[in-house]
Parts: sequence; C-alpha cells; structure tokens
Amino acid sequence: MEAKALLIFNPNAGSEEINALDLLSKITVLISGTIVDIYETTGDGDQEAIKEKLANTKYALVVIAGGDGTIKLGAACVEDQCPMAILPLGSANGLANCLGIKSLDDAWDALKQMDTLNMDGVMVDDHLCLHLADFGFNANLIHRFEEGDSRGMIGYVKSSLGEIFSTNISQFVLETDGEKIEFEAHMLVIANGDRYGTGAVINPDGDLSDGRFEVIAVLVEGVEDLIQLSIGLISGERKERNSIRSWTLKNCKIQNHSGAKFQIDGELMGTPSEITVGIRPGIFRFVHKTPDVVEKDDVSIENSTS
Ligand SMILES: Nc1ncnc2c1ncn2[C@@H]1O[C@H](COP(=O)(O)OP(=O)(O)OP(=O)(O)O)[C@@H](O)[C@H]1O
Repeated sequence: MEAKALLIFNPNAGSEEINALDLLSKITVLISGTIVDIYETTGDGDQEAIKEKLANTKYALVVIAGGDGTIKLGAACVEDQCPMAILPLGSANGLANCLGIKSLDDAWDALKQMDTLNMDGVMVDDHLCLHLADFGFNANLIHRFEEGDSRGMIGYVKSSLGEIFSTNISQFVLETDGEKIEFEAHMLVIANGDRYGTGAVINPDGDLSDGRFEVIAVLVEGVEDLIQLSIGLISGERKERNSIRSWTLKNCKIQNHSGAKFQIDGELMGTPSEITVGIRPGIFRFVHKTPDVVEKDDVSIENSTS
C-alpha cells in the first residue's frame, strides 16, 4: 500500500509566490510511492481542521510549508511521533535554521536524506516553545517589527540597529535547584535551538535533542561588549565574558522585575512577572539536514531513522 503524507501549506507566509501544487509534485518525485494530501491554511480554525485530518487518516509524514507560526501550528497537531519536515517559506524561519535547513534547497536535501531528530519541546508555563523565547531586546524588536510595515530580513536588520540603542536594562531573578541568582540584562533568552532565523548564533551550546535548555543573559555595557557579542553571534564562537552568562537547565523559574517584553518563537506574550520553564524531552520528530548529506536516489518514508 502507498504511504500517505500531508502537506500543510500557508499561502500567506513570507513574500515569495510559491504554489502548493509545485511543492506537492516535488515531494512526490523525492519520496517515491507516496500520496500527498494538501491542507491550505486560512488563518482561522486551522488547528481543529488539521487535527481532524490527522485523526481520520494515518499519515507517515507531515510536511509543513510556512514560517515559524505554521511550523508551530503543525507541531501542536501532530502526535504519535509522526515525522515532520519543514519547507521554510517564512520571513525568518528560526526552527528550520536550527535544523540545518536554511533554504528550500536544504529542505529538499533533508527530505531526500530523510534523517529525523527526536526534538525536545520547552514548556513556558502552558506555552510550547520550539526554538527560542526571550525577554527584552529581541522581543522589543519583534514588537517594533509588527508595528512597522516592513517585512523580511532588510526590515528586521533596519529595526535592530535602532533597537540596540533603546532597550532598557531589566532586573531578573533565575531560580533553579533551590538557588536564586539575581542579575541585570538587556536580553534574557530561553533557548532550545542555537540560532535565530537571521542565522545569529545566540546559543552555541544549543542541542535540540539533549533534554535540556539554556538560559542566556546578555548585558551590553560598552562598545567592546557590543563588538564581541556581534562577532560571537556571527561566528557561533563565544569567549567567556561578563557580558554573557549561560546556564544549561531542565527546569527553572524566572522573575521579570522590570516588566520586560516577552516573546516565544516570534509571538509576543506581553510582560509576564514570572514564568516557569520545563523540558519535554524528545516529544517531536523532525526531519533535519545533517552536514554530511549522502545523496540517495530512491527514498521512501519508511526509510526514516531517528
Ligand atoms: N490563508 C491565510 N491568509 C492570511 N493569513 C494566514 C493564512 N494562513 C495562515 N495565516 C496566518 O499566518 C501566520 C503564520 O505565518 P508564519 O509565521 O508561518 O509565516 P511568516 O509570518 O511569513 O513567517 P515568520 O514567522 O518566519 O516571520 C498566522 O498568524 C496565521 O494566522
């Protein structure tokens, strides 16, 4: 019997004109012997509709074509460790980047390779975080970005220059294993993945499948800190400095004493005064692109490994 795959397609993601039927034919060519159903999102009632589709049909693979919001929608619907593959169509594509998928070509390579990763989910109170959440600088940036009319990377970079000079220092308390650590930071990041969708590596120790997350506090006190931070974000290498502190944890509480803005995976969450963070190890199975891609001619969904 032929295996079935579901393609979840967000026609509104990103700015490029991409057609669901073109994606479908490419998937069918890459994964032999597969019937692909399409679900096109509308922005209204998608979660219920996708859950119903998944309950009625046994899919061997769910391919999610969109930005971080669409990936999160798909991940919230898929159960039973059904593998998910990302076609990055969004403006930033944070989780795809963490999975080694920086472009649509990478996504096709990953689908050919069909290697899967048992990925952790980070729970922030009742909210799922797939790759990064943060207080302060980046959340402000997203806020500014949503208020403006610019989309895409150029708008993001333009906004970030202004934001660097206007983010206030906030007071935080990190509580873990009975220890309370008080500190000041421009940005406090909760990281499952290692990088933002822009490619900036905020968490060089990040491993999506290690059963842990990192908390990273960034305090930029002068030009030298800013230069070193920028070099680290670009190169992915970090020298020990007072401006960046990092903890690898399984759970913690964070108090946000200055009312810094908070975001999870690009979605603004207001200014919570306290959050509780925990990890759910290996709850998702995502197709990723490993550096040593081995070309395979004829791949079927059953070839996938974890
Ligand atoms: N058919 C549609 N028309 C309008 N909006 C839609 C439609 N389908 C989904 N959406 C909206 O798209 C948003 C999710 O977009 P997504 O995050 O995937 O892409 P993006 O914003 O381009 O990418 P990124 O998060 O990488 O910036 C949700 O707010 C959802 O409501």
